Order: sequence, then C-alpha cells, then structure tokens
Amino acid sequence: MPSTITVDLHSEMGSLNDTEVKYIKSPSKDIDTDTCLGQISPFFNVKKTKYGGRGCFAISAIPKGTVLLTCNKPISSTIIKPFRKEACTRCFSYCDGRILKTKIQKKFGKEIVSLYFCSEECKEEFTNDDIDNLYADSLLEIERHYIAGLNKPEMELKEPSKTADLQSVIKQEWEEVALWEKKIRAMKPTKRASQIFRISDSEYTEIKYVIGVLFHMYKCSKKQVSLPIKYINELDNNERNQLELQLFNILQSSEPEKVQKYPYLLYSYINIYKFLVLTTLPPLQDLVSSDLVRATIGRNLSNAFGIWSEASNPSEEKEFFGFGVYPSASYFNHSCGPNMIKKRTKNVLTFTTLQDIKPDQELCIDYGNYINEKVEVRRRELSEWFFDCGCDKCTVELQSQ
Ligand SMILES: C[S@@+](CC[C@H](N)C(=O)[O-])C[C@H]1O[C@@H](n2cnc3c(N)ncnc32)[C@H](O)[C@@H]1O
Repeated sequence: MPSTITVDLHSEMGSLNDTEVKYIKSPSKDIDTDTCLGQISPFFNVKKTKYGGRGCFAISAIPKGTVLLTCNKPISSTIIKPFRKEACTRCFSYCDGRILKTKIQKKFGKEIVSLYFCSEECKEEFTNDDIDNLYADSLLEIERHYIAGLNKPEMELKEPSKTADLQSVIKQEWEEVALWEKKIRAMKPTKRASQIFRISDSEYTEIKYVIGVLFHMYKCSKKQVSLPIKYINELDNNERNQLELQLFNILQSSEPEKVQKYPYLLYSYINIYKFLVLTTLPPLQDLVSSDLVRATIGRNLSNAFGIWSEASNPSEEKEFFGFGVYPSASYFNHSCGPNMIKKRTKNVLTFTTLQDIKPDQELCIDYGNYINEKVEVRRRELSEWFFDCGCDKCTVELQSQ
C-alpha cells in the first residue's frame, strides 16, 4: 500500500530542467515531493504562499487566454444517488434528466444492478481503463448493498457528547473500530456478509469515491512504471496515472478539521470504513485500512471539484451531480479576484488565464460563486473549505474596514 507522505510546506520548488530526464525508482515510496510537483506544468511552480500552504506561481510572463493545465480525467469521481441513472459514470454527461440507456449490469439473485453511461464509447473507455472488471464489479457491489440496505433499519445518528474531549472520543472510537475489524476479519464470509448495514446517501457517494481511489492505487501497483521526469502532458497513460497518484498522496487532508467542525461525521466516517471492510472485493480489500480511508476522505474535502450541470442561462440553478478529484489541479488556491478560470468539458478540466500574468504572480481560481459578495459573506462561505481567505482582495478589504 502506498505510504502517506508528510509534505514539507516550507520547501521551495526549483524549476524543472525538462531536457534532463531522470527516473523515480520507487513510484509510491520515497517519492520526491518537489520533483512531482514540478512535473505538473511548464508554466508554474508549486511553492509556499505568504498566507500558508502551497500555491501555483507563474515561472514567467503568461498572456491572457493561455491554457496552463488540462486534466484528462479524475483519479476518482462519484455521482450522487439521485443522478446515478442520469449522469454518465465516466464523463458526467447529463441529457435533460433522461435515464441513460447504455449500462453495465450484473444480476445478484433477483436484483439487477447497473452502472449508467451516456454512450457505448464511454462504456468502452470505462471498460478499457478497468482491470478484469474489478472497478465495475466493485461499484456494482456498492449499488447492490446500498439497495439491499434500504430494507434494513436506518442507522441511529450518533453524536459525541458536547462536554466530552473530542480528540479522546475520536481516538477511542477508532480503537473500537480496530477491535471490531479484528472480529469481522476472523468471521466466515457468510457471517461477515450478515453484518452489512444500511448506509446513508452521502455515505454511498463517499464510498464510491473511495473505491475509485483504491482501484487507481491497485492499478498503479499492477502497472508499475519508472516515472520519467517530464511534464504531465508529456507522459503516457500509465505514467500519468502514477504521477496523479503521487500528487494525490501529498494532497492535504481536512478530515480532522471536518470532524472538529461537525463531530457527528466521526460516526459517518466510521460507517464508511466499516462498510468498506465488509463489502470491498478481494484485490482492493488488501488496501482497506482506516488510515488510508480517512486520508482519502480528507483529501476529497479540501481538494475535490464539484461536478455541476451546465446552466443554459445565468438565472438557471445548477444541479450538483457529484465530485471528482484531479490531484494535478489541486494546487491552485482560491482568490476572490481570480486570474484563472476552470472549465469542465465532460470529465476534462482546463485551466486558462483570465488576464496577462506577471512572473511569480500566484495563479488562482474561484472556488465558489461568492466573489461578488461582501467580504464577510465570502469569508463565511469559504470557511466550509477550512481556511480564512488570504487573497489580496480580502486582505485589502479587511484592512479598510
Ligand atoms: C485545493 S487546496 C489548494 C492547495 C493547498 N494550498 C495546498 O497546500 O495543498 C485547497 C486548500 O488550500 C488552502 N487555500 C486555498 N485558497 C486559499 C486562500 N485564498 N487563502 C488561504 N488558504 C487557501 C486552504 O487550506 C484550502 O483548503
């Protein structure tokens, strides 16, 4: 299992000499953080910002309208339950609420469960990316148990007591999970299957995302390549997958902050983990550990890109279909006066400059839709991402108050 790497936020990236091709021997262990961050784009370096954490800084002047990064597909994505039949599993295409006709199906007893695609091409691309149908079967397994769970009692919503020391509760609850897991792993498969419980819709969404990440990790372990030090857009598919995984492993995780803010989520994350222990298919089951699952959830919280419908006019409300994690695009910080724009075309994200950029200027996107709001509103909305906005616009507006 790939180790989680501690990120040194204080290290400054040097620019990459792309004529010199070096090789990373061990793709997941002992990785050089600076090297893989330097492989994202020839246009920018990832280095420390003045307000904390890392950000992307232009290496030289860049004209307005330049595409700085194209991300072809997410490391993992997930469609929420209400749209699972209407938004394509692979490319998120949505056809005015019509149920998609192209499916991968599997029969479990009398129940047929399906994954939905917008076209035969998308289904084929999904299958070509799979290994022995493992990803499809894993997602179908989740569908099957999710649907079967609807006949079981809803899980009681627990919440840590307001007076308890939350850190001790978290530690103790996960220790109890470890004891539970020991018992479960010693059970016969039929007895273990009888322990599968009902999950909530949000747990279902998160579990599909975690399975996608586990599958990506499994795939990289099966197709290990020596990763040349080239920019991501110069790499072949396997190398690109490997680099995206390395970039994923060094993303920041906000699981502790999220549980601190919403303590009831502790029990939801425990449900997600237990469900994965009980239902994950054998090759991916080897990857299921509480540390990895918690870090995977935590990386989604501060790095995922929401997948929204395209509104045909500005007054139309956009629908939220789910989210995708694109590690190479996760180093752009937010600004309330962004100089970059993100565009999604199916499952491809492109990042383009909105203005001429000066050397060493930070490249930022807009994380939400609040940039025209007052500074107080922006700060409140952005607190969902667990940060106080340090962009120039907020700094100036706060100083003039
Ligand atoms: C997608 S990540 C961006 C990369 C991140 N800075 C890093 O070092 O990995 C989002 C996180 O970056 C930080 N961040 C992004 N925009 C920021 C801003 N305008 N001010 C302060 N922190 C910001 C927050 O911690 C946020 O949760």
